[in-house]
Amino acid sequence: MDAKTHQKLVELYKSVELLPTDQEVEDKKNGKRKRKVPLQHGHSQLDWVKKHNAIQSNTLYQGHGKIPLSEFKKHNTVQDAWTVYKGAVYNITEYFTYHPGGDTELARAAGHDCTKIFEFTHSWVNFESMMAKNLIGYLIPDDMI
Ligand code: HEM
Repeated sequence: MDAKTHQKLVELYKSVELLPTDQEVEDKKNGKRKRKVPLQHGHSQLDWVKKHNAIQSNTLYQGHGKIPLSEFKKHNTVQDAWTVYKGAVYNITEYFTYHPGGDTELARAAGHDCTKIFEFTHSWVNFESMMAKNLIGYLIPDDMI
């Protein structure tokens, strides 16, 4: 990839990036952590792993996996949630009822690049392995399609 394209992609991810709020940064400094929420029976992390192992991988968006920004941004609700993690786009809709931090927190990721806030909140969680089969493509600018 040439330097210009690289720069364009960096700017693209920034345009949808979600950062922790000042309050969240402050709370973390003071050792204050957000609570986990109670999940429904059968929705533990182990249940997610089992379900994830059993499902088929998502097919890539339109076969090629190149997702223009304007398309990505449409998927910003709990019922239809896409997120970017390290440049890759994942459909996280199915994970909502399994997220230990609750659906309100996870909803913040929908339609955004959640890389930074994800690492800020739980750097020990392995996003790629948990969501491997929900990978649907890679974010690109509208004019690169
Ligand atoms: C905007 C994005 C997200 C936010 C703000 C967020 C927030 C949180 C919060 C507040 C907790 C509970 C506190 C804690 O355990 O320290 C949590 C737990 C957790 N979240 Fe997220 N989350 C996000 C995205 C995700 C995603 C996409 C995944 C899966 C790939 C995920 C997986 C987990 C797991 C596995 C835990 C439990 C951690 C543990 O047991 O130590 N989260 N999240």
